[in-house]
Amino acid sequence: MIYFDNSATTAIHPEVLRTYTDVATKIMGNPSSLHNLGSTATRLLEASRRQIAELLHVRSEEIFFTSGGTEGDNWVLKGVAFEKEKFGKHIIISAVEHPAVKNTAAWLATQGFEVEVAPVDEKGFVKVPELESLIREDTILVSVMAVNNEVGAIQPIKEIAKLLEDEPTISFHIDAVQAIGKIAVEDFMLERVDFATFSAHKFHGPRGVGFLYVKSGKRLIPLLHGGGQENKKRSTTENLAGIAATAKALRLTLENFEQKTEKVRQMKSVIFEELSKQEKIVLFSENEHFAPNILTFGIRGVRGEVVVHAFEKHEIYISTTSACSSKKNAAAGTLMAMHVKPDLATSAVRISLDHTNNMLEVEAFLTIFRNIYQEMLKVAG
Ligand SMILES: Cc1ncc(COP(=O)(O)O)c(C=O)c1O
Repeated sequence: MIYFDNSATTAIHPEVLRTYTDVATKIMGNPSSLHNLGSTATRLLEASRRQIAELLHVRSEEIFFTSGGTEGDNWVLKGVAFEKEKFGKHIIISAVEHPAVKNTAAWLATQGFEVEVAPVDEKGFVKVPELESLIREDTILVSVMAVNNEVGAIQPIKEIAKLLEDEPTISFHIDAVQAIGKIAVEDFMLERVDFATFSAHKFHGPRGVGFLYVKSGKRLIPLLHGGGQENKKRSTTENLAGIAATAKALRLTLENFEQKTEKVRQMKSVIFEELSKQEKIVLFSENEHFAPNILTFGIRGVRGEVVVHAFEKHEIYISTTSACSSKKNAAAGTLMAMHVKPDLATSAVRISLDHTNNMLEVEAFLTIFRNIYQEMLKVAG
């Protein structure tokens, strides 16, 4: 099997799994309990939080555990909206956000908030001057992802942060789900960022666990009310095994970060080179300014799912741009926002690599690709 769908989810790292099972079986206390089993659980919970905070160069109190990227995005959008509605009801998101942001914003629009969408250029990068022109007196939140999940465009977070330096009342949220472990932490965890969303299963951690960075002093109405866990911001008994495993996964991911990303970059550029020689191939990702792991392309005249299934027959797993859109048979939202023509957009498939892949897999992929491409040319005419 060759697994090139690492932006959809990654395999849990064996050491991470070991941490998970160790904690789940040996640390039985609830962190809220008064007895010493509770204190042991609390110590592990706080050690995990501290480790994540250190790796991100932020403070422990700024990390809140969640159930993943979707919850983190929902929490920021709804939490900021209802926290700040007395000051304004205007929210700006980019045109290429994940449904966790896009659909939450759409729901907020049904609750009396006004959502405006900052467009992207033909490569998928947010147009900063256009975003700037949307800013108003009553804007309370700007939400832009750091790395796009469908084509891998690295968004101009630094420029947006700079722009927002003059707008201290606007909260700035980044969805960093596809950024962590792919681009340097310093490139997106900027001083001006108020909230950042993370999800463990994208970096070899367990599914259903994530964390949110909330800058000190920034207020967020809770989504979950109850027993007051997570500093009264997110009630429910903590998923301690998942949290400890997430901290381990993050440490392992950021270990030898440069070597790993270089390896991934080289694999991507070998595939890129080969694909760019083919007449009927359209490339939606590039090497510069794009995540090193994501390469999205299409074979003109051939629907993406046909290509995905053709590879699947050889036990090679890729996807139609995002796990969310693939089953709906819909063209990728990002490509539509880039004004790619619908028939071309529906041809798109995404390869998403990982440092656990290797050049032998790349070569095997390319051998199969050449055969599939020749077959598809006959279909496409
Ligand atoms: C950019 C982005 N944001 C949010 C999510 C949702 O994360 P989760 O699956 O942890 O809910 C994803 C997952 O695909 C994503 O790619």
